[in-house]
Amino acid sequence: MKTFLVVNPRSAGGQTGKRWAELSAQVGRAIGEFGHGFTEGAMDAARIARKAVQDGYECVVAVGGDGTINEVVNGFFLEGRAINPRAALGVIPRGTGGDFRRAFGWDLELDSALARLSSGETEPFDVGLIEYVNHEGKPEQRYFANIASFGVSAVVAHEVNKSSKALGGNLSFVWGTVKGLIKYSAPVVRFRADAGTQEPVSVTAVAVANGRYFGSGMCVAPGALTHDGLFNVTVWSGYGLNDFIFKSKGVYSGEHVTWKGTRQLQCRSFEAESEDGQEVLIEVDGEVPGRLPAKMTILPGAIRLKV
Ligand SMILES: Nc1ncnc2c1ncn2[C@@H]1O[C@H](COP(=O)(O)OP(=O)(O)OP(=O)(O)O)[C@@H](O)[C@H]1O
Repeated sequence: MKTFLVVNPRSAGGQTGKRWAELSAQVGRAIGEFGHGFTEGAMDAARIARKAVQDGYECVVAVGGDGTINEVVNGFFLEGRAINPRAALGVIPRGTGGDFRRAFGWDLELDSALARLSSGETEPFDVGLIEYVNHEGKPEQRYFANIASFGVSAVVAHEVNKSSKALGGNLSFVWGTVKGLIKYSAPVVRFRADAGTQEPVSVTAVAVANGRYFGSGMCVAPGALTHDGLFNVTVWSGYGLNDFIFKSKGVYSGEHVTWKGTRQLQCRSFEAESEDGQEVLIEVDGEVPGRLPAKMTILPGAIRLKV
């Protein structure tokens, strides 16, 4: 498989760039010749990945964290369709959050990633598309690999992204969650799954999930599969700071699905808008690109994934 690596040199605290000579030699020994490009800033990974797919690379590998994976997935698409539906996404995880890789049980070891890249095995991979309103009030869309969410999760992601992540992935999210919950006032959101009826719900957070984890290890959608053609939606209502402090273990383990304030559903499309006029931020694979109203649509098996 002709392989191209999209490398975020700043990932893993800058170690990816600093240790590139060593890393690339190891990659070469495992998979033979490969192309590569370094990212320089926001959405650069999407541009580089898109060019690689257009140039006929059959496997494009994100070398970085969840943000890089998201951008690379965006690069597989042009004008609303996959450039090459047989092209495969590969991942060499180097991030701080690591929520994408957790759904597959992948660790941070380079050897494990190289074993996947050299195996030749791929599986269908569903991609999410979210249409939303950006911070300038303009309609925008973006593909996502893992989870799009709104409510307190987006407030937390916003807090975490503002911080330097100096506390480390997990602690940054715990601290961001505490700060987010203190200032959060639950909006009433009207949502519709597929062609169902619209319902107003008071929202702590809603996760529209392809993968299972967000917030640096919270198992928000334990039943989600990236190849079943469906979103698993988790709706959290009525939770506050006390719940997070006293019951947080259940959020990380997935046990929260049995709690009174958690509701789960499956669908192919999901629409939501603020009912009470509050601004409701959205989070897409860890970034906070805008706010509701939003519509998420699953694109079943739109590309392939190296496993
Ligand atoms: N050369 C660069 N210099 C600075 N920032 C960069 C560069 N290349 C990419 N970026 C930024 O890095 C972000 C992606 O980071 P990435 O996801 O790889 O690592 P992370 O944030 O440590 O991991 P995670 O998202 O898993 O927490 C993107 O928002 C992108 O704008």
